[in-house]
Amino acid sequence: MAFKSGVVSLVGKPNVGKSTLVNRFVGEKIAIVSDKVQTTRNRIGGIVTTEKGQVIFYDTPGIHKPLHKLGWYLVKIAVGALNGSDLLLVMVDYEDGIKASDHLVARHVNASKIPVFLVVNKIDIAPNSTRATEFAVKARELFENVEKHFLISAERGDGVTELLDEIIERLPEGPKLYPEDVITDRSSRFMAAEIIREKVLLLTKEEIPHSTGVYIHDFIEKENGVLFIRADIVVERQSQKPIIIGKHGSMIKEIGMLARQDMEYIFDTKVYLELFVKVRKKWREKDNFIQDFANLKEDLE
Ligand SMILES: Nc1nc2c(ncn2[C@@H]2O[C@H](COP(=O)(O)OP(=O)(O)OP(=O)(O)O)[C@@H](O)[C@H]2O)c(=O)[nH]1
Repeated sequence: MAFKSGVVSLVGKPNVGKSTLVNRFVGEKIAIVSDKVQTTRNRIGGIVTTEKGQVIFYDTPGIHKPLHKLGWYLVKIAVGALNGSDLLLVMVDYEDGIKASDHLVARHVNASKIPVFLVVNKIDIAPNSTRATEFAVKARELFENVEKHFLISAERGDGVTELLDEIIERLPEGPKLYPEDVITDRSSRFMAAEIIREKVLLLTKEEIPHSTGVYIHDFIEKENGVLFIRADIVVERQSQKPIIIGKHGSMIKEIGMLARQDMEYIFDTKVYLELFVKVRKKWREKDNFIQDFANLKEDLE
């Protein structure tokens, strides 16, 4: 059978499980996952290659009503990502139900006219498959171009292999666009920044909001193979700085340690990580800061 290839965008409201699903598909941790909304700021190309085909996944930031300027950029990227996709995986959340935010997603998806696979995620919460199917039928009414629906649990992996098979089947015939061992087209620098930001969100819980940005100053591969990374964690308020530093530096040490462990695993080399905390008032309102600190540069070009 002919080899298939194409671009598939994941769309859905914040927190529906898009990053978790891309990570499942790719089998390695590339998109960051947290239980806070709007974790994913960039389009992340996760690339899956099988014998039958190659899929380039775009994990878009959740579509939502923008509350501030950064929010506006996020929606712009999410909507922009739809164009140029061969297929959309539109995700809805069994646990959260159908909300106004799903209607907003539907508006963008329906306007795009791109074929849709509807994915009902978090069915591990459903009491039985009948209830999950009923939910899928209700959700289908929102979207115009649904070809099929799937019931999955991205977290447990239920239904994910079948979904991947059907996605590849649905793609047009085409060549391998990337070598097999490439799992993401994102720069390592970007991944380093996202890993650090993930640890900040993970360890500081609700105290540090999404206003946190990470800026990578140095990303240098030394002759002995050690990767030297120097980065700033950027917060908006002076009061947030001591939270990130922690008592006697305990918090930033922990952030650095966990981030370093993930980086060493992903980059497969020893990492030396230096972290600093900077306060930049209202950086989210200033375009140049947004591009630097939210690592959005490539998406806005
Ligand atoms: N019970 C359950 N929880 C899940 C499942 N998939 C994802 N989650 C949880 O849902 C939350 C959000 O997951 P993410 O993958 O970060 O969601 P996202 O859609 O990428 O979120 P944004 O980047 O904010 O748009 C996390 O706490 C996940 O652990 C699932 O199949 N079942």
